[in-house]
Formats: sequence, structure tokens, C-alpha cells
Amino acid sequence: MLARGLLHAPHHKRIGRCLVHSLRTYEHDPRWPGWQVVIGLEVHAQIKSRAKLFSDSWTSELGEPSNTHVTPYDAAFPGTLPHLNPTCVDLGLRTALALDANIQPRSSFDRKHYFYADLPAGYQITQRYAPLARDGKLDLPQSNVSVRIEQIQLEQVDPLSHLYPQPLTLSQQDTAKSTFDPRRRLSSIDLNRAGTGLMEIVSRPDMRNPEEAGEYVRTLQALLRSIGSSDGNMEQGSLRCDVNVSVNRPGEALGTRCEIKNLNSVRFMIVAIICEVHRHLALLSEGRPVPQETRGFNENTGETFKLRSKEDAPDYRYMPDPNLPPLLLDQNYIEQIRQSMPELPHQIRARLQRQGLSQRDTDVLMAVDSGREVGYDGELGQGATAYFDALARDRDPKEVVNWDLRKDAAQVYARPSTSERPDRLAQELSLTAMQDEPDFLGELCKEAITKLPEEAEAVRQGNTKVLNKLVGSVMKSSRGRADAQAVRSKLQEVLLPNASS
Ligand SMILES: Nc1ncnc2c1ncn2[C@@H]1O[C@H](COP(=O)(O)OP(=O)(O)OP(=O)(O)O)[C@@H](O)[C@H]1O
Ligand SMILES: [Mg+2]
Ligand SMILES: [Mg+2]
Repeated sequence: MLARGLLHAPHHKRIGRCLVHSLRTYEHDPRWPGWQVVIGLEVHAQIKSRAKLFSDSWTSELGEPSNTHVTPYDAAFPGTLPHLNPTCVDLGLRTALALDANIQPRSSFDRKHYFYADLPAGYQITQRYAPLARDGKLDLPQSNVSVRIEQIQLEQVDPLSHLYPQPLTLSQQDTAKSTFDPRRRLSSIDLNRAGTGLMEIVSRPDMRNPEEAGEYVRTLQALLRSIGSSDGNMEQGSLRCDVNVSVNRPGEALGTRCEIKNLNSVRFMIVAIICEVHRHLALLSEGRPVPQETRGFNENTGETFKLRSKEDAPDYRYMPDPNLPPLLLDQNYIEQIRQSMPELPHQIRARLQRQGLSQRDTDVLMAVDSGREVGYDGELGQGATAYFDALARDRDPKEVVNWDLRKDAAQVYARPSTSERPDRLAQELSLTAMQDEPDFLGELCKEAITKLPEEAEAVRQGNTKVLNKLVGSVMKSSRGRADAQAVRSKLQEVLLPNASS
């Protein structure tokens, strides 16, 4: 059996890649000398389709009135049946191609059971066992690492209430899926998001420090945006990550992983990983093993906390969905999608450099396109590079880029219009990155102090530990856009005006 399995091409390939990958040598990290940190990510990206995955109902935007995007199927009325939305399949396939993954000619759908009021069917439909695509990769340009992708699966949005009790993050509050009014002892359920299509993109445990994990999410986000398969807006919950973290001694077997669920900002993810690594090291230094756990992240304290252990992990009772036949994909159809793929970020990067742009200039343009320089939360697509291409058509590319980057390209290119001169747009726009606007930051800090008067007083009395809570509150109201260090200094300046730091 084993010998036959090894001869089978995909297995063979996977074993080969594993061997190659294990050659990655241990890199010393002064934060945890003598230890190797291993990270694997599960990214849930909302598919950018107007309709839900298995019903005709349109997907909802944040803040829309409750229960206005619900068909009888979404509400799990008896007798209703799912029908697969072809746009979601197309976008899933584009994602698979962009990640260089093997599209499976036959994939299928499973039911994963949970019991929560905001999941009326009692199960989520997913593709755990026969996913849409397997064995892809994502290259990280800055850290020069290739992260292997284990699988890409289509699924319905999962109920968030399985993460309770924990402090709700901004995006979860906004989705207002299930709210409880203790005075009237009344629960209200909003099914607007029920049945929205997601792609779960599961990486192999190939990242070795929190910054690589951050680069992975940003690179993936830019890729999904560039092919139009997801908006990838973390603040609005259309891209969420579950982070798996373990530590081991170099050369030894991998450690036990803990999974931190549902992170919705790259900065918080990095903090969560650092905090988790230190927690593992503290346990190991006391001679205690790390138990496998699912954990949450508290944005206010910057700490992870236990949600459940492996022993009390829910039994999801996976079963094939009897109402959905397997998804069979024809080679011609996949070819058609391949032909319609746009130029991908790594290809644009290579082309810009061939056109004579420096690494730095390329990075700035690409960063603007991916929306991360401006914390932009709308549709961005390929605005910056397309704009650059248009301007560079009859000019020296190097000159165009100098001219534009001087004027804070981030703002200029973030504007969808390409008809105006960049210098005029630069004057018009006032979307400066928050760090550059000390007054705005000051305002947010003042708000946080008013909101948390006791904590503010404790800091004034010299309890600087409590400062983290205020920093957390400002980070939250800035939706992760403010720079944590700048926030800390600003708060210290306001609360401890006589201290020298
Ligand atoms: N030793 C390890 N250290 C860090 N990450 C790991 C380790 N082993 C596996 N992982 C990562 O854990 C993740 C496992 O995700 P997967 O979706 O397969 O399963 P799961 O977390 O058990 O299930 P669920 O989807 O229900 O959360 C992958 O991203 C993988 O890379
Ligand atoms: Mg998973
Ligand atoms: Mg998981």
C-alpha cells in the first residue's frame, strides 16, 4: 500500500517538497535565542461575489438593516435546497491559479456541525476532505521565503458565536450577528451574513517569525485584491486569520501548536504571535509541556487566552452534504479562467524592475496598490501601477516615478480617478497616514482617556502597565492604522507631562 502511495505523483511531489523545505536552516532571533518559532496560517477571505455561496440572496454590507439579505434557504427552512453560485467557483479558481495550486478536477462539500442560534441549519458547508485546490505556494518578496499552501477550500461563513465568551472585536460587533438584551432577556439574530461565501486558504507551517506571518497576510491580501477574488478588508471582517504557533529546539521535531482564532489586523496578529511564543517558552522553562489549545486574542491587553483545549474540542461530526453533488471541473473551463487572469503582483514587480525602477520605488507603488500604505478600505485594484503605466507610456519611467513619489504617492494613487494631475490631486486629498497627523492621534488619545478614566488615573499615579490598555483602546478606535509606538508616546506625553521619556 505504502509503496503504491509513494509512486502516486501528488504524494511523491509532496514528499519531495517537504525534504527541500526542511533544509531551511535555523535563524537566530534575539527575541528567543536557541528556539525556533513555527507558524502556519488559516486565512478566511470573503469571496467578492454579490450573491451568497448557495443562495440568490445578496451579501450584505456592514451596517445594513438586520435580516434584509435572507432567503428561506439562508434561514434553513425545511425543504429548501442549496445551489452553488458559479461566480464563487470562478473566483476560487482564480485564487487557486494565482497561488500556483493544483485545481482538483473533483471536489466535494461537507457539513461541519455547530449549535448556535446564528447558524440555523446547525451546520456550515465546507470542503474539508476534498478541497477545490491543493499544493500551492506564495512567495514573500521581502523575506525571500516561499510558503507552501496546503489547500484552498470554498465554505460558508462560520458562526462567530463559537468564539464566545471573549471580548468582541470591532468587526464582530459590527456584524451584529446575535445580540442579547439582558433587561428584556431577548436574543436578536441577524442572518444577513449567514451563507456568505468564503475561501479558506491553509498554509503549511512554513513561517519562522511573526514578521514573515505579517508579510504573508499582506502579500496574500494584495494578490486577492489584484485578481478581484476578495476585498481582503481586515477591519471589516472580509479577511480573518487563524494563526497556529509552536516552538521547538532547532533540529528537533516541531512543537505542539496552539491556534489563535479570528485575528483581524496584521499588527494584532504580530502581537498575538509574540505573546504566544513567550507563553510557550515560559511553560517549557518551568518544565511543563505546551498543551494543544484553541485560543483567543484580547486586543485590550495584547494577550492570548484559552478558549478550549484539545480534549474539549467540539466534535464537528463531518459528513458529506447529501444535497450537493461533487463539483466536477472540466479542463477547458479551467483553461478559460487561466486565459482571463490579469498580471499578478509578482509579475508586475518584475516588469517594473525591468523598466528600470529601483526595488524601493517598486515597493512603494506595489504597496499603494495593495492598499496598505494608506489603510485604504475601499476597492483598489491595480490603480497605482495602472496609473504609472499610463503616465510612463510616453515618458521615462524613472522620471515619472520620481515626480510622483515625491508627492506622497500613497495619497495620489489611492484616488481612483486617473484623469487629474498627481500634484493637483495631492493638494486636494487629505487622507494622510495617521502617524503623520499628531493632532488626530492626540484626539484619539484624549477620547481613550475619557473612555477609561480609572486606567488613565492609574497611569498618572505611576502604574505604567495599565498604559497598554489605553494603547489598545486607541489602536482599536484607529482600526489598527495608528502606530502603537507613536500612540504610547502620545499617551505618555498627555498623562505624564513631567516624565522625561
Ligand atoms: N507544529 C506546528 N506549528 C505551527 N503551525 C502548525 C503546526 N502544525 C500544523 N500547523 C498549521 O496548522 C494549520 C492547521 O489547519 P487546518 O485547517 O488543517 O486544521 P485545524 O486547525 O485542525 O482545523 P480547523 O479548520 O477546524 O481550525 C495549518 O495552517 C498548518 O500549517
Ligand atoms: Mg482550518
Ligand atoms: Mg484551524
